[in-house]
Amino acid sequence: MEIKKGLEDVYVKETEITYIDGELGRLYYRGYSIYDLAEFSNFEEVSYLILYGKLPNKEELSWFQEKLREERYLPDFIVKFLKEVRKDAQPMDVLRTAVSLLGIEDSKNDEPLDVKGIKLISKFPTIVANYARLRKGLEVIDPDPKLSHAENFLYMLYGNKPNEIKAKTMDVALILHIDHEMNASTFASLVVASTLSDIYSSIIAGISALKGPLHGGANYEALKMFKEIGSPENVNDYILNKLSNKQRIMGFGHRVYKTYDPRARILKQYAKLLAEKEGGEINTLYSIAEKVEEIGIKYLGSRGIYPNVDFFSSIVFYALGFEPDLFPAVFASARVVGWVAHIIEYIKDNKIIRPKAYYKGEIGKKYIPIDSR
Ligand SMILES: CC(=O)SCCNC(=O)CCNC(=O)[C@H](O)C(C)(C)COP(=O)(O)OP(=O)(O)OC[C@H]1O[C@@H](n2cnc3c(N)ncnc32)[C@H](O)[C@@H]1OP(=O)(O)O
Ligand SMILES: O=C([O-])CC(=O)C(=O)O
Repeated sequence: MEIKKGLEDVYVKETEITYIDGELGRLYYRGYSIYDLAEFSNFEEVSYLILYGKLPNKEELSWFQEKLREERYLPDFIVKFLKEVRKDAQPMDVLRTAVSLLGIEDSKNDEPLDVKGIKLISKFPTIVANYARLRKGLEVIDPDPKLSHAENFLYMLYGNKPNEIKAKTMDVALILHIDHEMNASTFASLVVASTLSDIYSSIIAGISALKGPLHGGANYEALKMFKEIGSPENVNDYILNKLSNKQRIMGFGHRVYKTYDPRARILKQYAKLLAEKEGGEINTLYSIAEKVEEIGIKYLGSRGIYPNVDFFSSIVFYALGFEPDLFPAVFASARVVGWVAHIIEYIKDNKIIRPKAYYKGEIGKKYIPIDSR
């Protein structure tokens, strides 16, 4: 009996959403190279592309932008929850619970999945930014309908419109996190969707899986590691020590990429740009990250272990003003697009996901009453 541990290399569905070439380090959304989308497009357009399968024309894009803008607001009971929940909660737990509350409120609503999806895509940043402020005792900032999705996310976080570089960096970072084929969180959301449960429950499964440090939680771990290292001179000893103790370098390694993750290449450029502009701590952390990249590739590259998306996104998110424990929730705010698109694609030709477990225990044991055991 061959068991594919971790379902490695097992195909669970056909898709027209995302293609990854893990040997050459290439990534395509609906056939378009991630490099072109990051350079020329924007979050709204790429989200439309992922959800509806084609680049929007002007009318379609303005309809989509308008829908997203309208849905940015949170119902009062969610804001109340964000105010009352403990201030030291993990942001991913807060996001998961807020989505659950939204699901209860929406449970009688039979709108199509894409419409419900748009609501979620739009509300995720508001939940994250509101909690980020409320836990510090600050007032929430209402969304600004004049701003793009990426600009508005940063605006709700710190109260002023981000400059052009930060706005573009945020936009690119969101695009790069939108989808990644059959990753653990997307699969988790499909398992739930395949039972014909509701979209909120499916998305909560995605959030729950993304939270883990082997998946979307690795960006937070990577930044903690850079801080712990403290200075580029300490990198070599730190990495050698980790590897000799069989510990992992967070932000390195990937199930599909056996070479450099293309998203890490793009994010590195933005991390460098922000480090140069911001200086200080960001610059130090960037120098440490560059050194970890060099030493990590020296020891792990021959085994196909390279920086992944979470490596430089950690510096980018930090430079954009997010506290480290918020990073996975920022990631989720983009990945929700992919979850929704995969759910819609899967449900069209649904089959409940129910693999098997190979039984290794004994059978036919004689039941012994408790007094005789
Ligand atoms: C958005 C994302 O989810 S991207 C991934 C984010 N996760 C991380 O950055 C966490 C660190 N990386 C990892 O743990 C892994 O590379 C994963 C989880 C991403 C992929 O895991 P898998 O494909 O199952 O590979 P697996 O865990 O079997 O590792 C294969 C070998 O490479 C080693 N390895 C993998 N990643 C690393 C790493 N980051 N540092 C050191 N060694 C590593 C493993 O120890 C293992 O060695 P062994 O064969 O001697 O036991
Ligand atoms: O694809 C994966 O296994 C992990 C993931 O979500 C990503 O890299 O964005």
